[in-house]
Amino acid sequence: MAEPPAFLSAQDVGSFAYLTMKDRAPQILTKAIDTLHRHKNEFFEKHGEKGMEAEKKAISLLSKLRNELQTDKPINPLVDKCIDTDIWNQYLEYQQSLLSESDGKPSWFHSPWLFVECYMYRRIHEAIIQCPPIDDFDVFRECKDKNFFESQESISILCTHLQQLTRSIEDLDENQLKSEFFKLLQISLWGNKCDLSLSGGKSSSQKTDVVSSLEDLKPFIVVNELEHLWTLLSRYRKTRAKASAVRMDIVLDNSGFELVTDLVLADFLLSSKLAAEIHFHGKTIPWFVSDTTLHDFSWVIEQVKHCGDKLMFQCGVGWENHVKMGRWAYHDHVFWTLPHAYCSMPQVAPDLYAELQKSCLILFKGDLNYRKLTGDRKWEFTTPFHQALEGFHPAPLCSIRTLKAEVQVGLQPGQAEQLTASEPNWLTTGKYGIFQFDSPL
Ligand SMILES: O=P(O)(O)OC[C@H]1O[C@](O)(CO)[C@@H](O)[C@@H]1O
Ligand SMILES: [Mn+2]
Repeated sequence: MAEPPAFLSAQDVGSFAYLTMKDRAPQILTKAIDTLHRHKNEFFEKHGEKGMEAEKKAISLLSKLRNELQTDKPINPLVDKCIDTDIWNQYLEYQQSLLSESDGKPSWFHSPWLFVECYMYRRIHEAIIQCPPIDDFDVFRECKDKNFFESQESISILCTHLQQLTRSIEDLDENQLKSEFFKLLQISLWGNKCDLSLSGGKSSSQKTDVVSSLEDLKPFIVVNELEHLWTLLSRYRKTRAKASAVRMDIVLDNSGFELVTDLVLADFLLSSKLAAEIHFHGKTIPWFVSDTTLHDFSWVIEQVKHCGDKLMFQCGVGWENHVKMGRWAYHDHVFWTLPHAYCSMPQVAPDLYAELQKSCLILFKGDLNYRKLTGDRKWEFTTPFHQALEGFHPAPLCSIRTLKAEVQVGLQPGQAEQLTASEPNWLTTGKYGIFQFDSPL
């Protein structure tokens, strides 16, 4: 077998990876520092002088981190004592081992982009947890909450759509059910436009009615393998005995509007009896600005319930019930916030891999998941998705992602060239999307 291609890296001047590390990453750190600063009074009210000192220390650690990044310093081992600290430091040693002696140490602009970008978020976490009593402060919470409130109108439209659909679900024939399923999947896809790390933490909420825009957005789906999902699920549905045992997993991405689109889809999967249980996978620590943590997951459900809108209230109550009754289960695992590509999961997190093997279908939401599925490598655009997964085949899976990084596989010959000709930045603006399916052979 030929060696897989090189990793994307900020070493490639002018690449999206380079621009992210040069411009967006420092901006995100500056914003985190500013957020801490603005909460100074709150820390004082809650914790007195100790809160103020902690704020100062956190700011100085984050400023130091920003300086290391901007001056391309070597990547330092983590100094905290969390369950993943050793794994991170071993990974850093592994990166070191890939370099020859004359290369020196792995540094911000001379290491795989996936590694250094993940490392930055892990270092933000390290900075905060070193600063009790404010060690549980999520520097990104404010942005996530803001995204939810600014998208409230769209969320209300979505909830209304879901409630109407649920009421008529028993009357839908096979084709109608399929068409509704595809609609909700597309809503969940376009919900992925709203992440906050691409915009450097600036507002990126959903303000238009995505339900009625779906037809107009269809030409922007560059890989559409939704038919495979339907074939798989309708097969389960027909073999009745199995239907009650259909488990689906959603590896979540962003909180706020995107999370609501995922919950709406998950609700439909149950009410349509396409699935009997949904397992969500979120992050254990604040991650890539807008990613969902357990707190965000519960918060969003609670907010939907208390928005003052009757149909949203019904959705919120229904979702709370799914959780209570175990039809929805939220899991988090430290693996999702490690820098490893998913092909390493069987070795690094065998328990998680075994868990995913129980699934009938795993949906991977978002761009970062795609980068980890494909190892964030410079694959040819026509490389088969199955090959780029490099052995990661726990169960049938589908990536649902808008394109925000220079990695894409499984395209038709000539397709990438055509896209480049019509829109040079098609890989990174989030305007295009994919549904890319893979099944174990
Ligand atoms: O929320 P998503 O869809 O995973 O996107 C996060 C994205 O952030 C970026 O890293 C930019 O910082 C993208 O390239 C990327 O993968
Ligand atoms: Mn994200």
